[in-house]
Amino acid sequence: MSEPIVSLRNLARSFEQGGEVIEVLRGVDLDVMPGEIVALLGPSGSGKSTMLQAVGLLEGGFSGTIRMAGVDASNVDAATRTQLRRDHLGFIYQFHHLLPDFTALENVVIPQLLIGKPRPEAQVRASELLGALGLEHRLTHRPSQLSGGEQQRVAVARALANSPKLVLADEPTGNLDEKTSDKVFDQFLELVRGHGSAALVATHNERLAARMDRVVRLHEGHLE
Ligand SMILES: Nc1ncnc2c1ncn2[C@@H]1O[C@H](COP(=O)(O)OP(=O)(O)OP(=O)(O)O)[C@@H](O)[C@H]1O
Repeated sequence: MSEPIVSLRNLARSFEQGGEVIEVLRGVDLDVMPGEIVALLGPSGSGKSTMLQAVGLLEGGFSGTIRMAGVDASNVDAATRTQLRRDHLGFIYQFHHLLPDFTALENVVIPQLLIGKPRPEAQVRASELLGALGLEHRLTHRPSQLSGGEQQRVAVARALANSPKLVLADEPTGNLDEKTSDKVFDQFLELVRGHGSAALVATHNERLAARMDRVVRLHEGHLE
């Protein structure tokens, strides 16, 4: 049996606000296996985004352990965290976070240049990904010239550009209407499965969750 792409043990996080301590995560255990697509369900405020931030190695302040592709990522320096993120992770947020002054194509090219891929190769890859998402006619558009669904598709292409082992998605279609959300989500699942990437997808949406390989639920700081 292969090892998990990410493994969480006793992950905990609390925040202090106005003298009060809120324990958001109280000892979360989770293994995500290579290629597995896991839905992270939970009501608003249950800690889904907090958990994704931990797995994304974006924030400190957590206790417990996070192993990524066999490496203990819990207490590493910022440079190692950045390296682990670049080597293994792709991110998709509810709002696309695309670079506003760059075209759709460039938004997918840039993350590849950051890991040292030659530009011509990066451009071919970006065109292929955007083409697979039905955006071949939108390559030179800037984000403000795209619809919400198109913007999220560019964000999907960007997240997959470096063929991450794990895609972290926080309500990836949460700002779209139901029909567009279903369509973009289908394309997202197809591409992630086609790449053999694993994914951890935070959502409120039971219908979308049912389309994934496994559903875990955050409840009172624990996973059910
Ligand atoms: N930086 C912070 N400082 C204080 N409290 C925080 C901070 N970040 C998150 N919280 C609190 O932690 C709890 C969990 O927030 P989180 O955003 O992880 O929930 P969520 O499940 O992703 O919610 P939603 O579905 O609404 O996005 C909330 O009560 C929130 O107010």
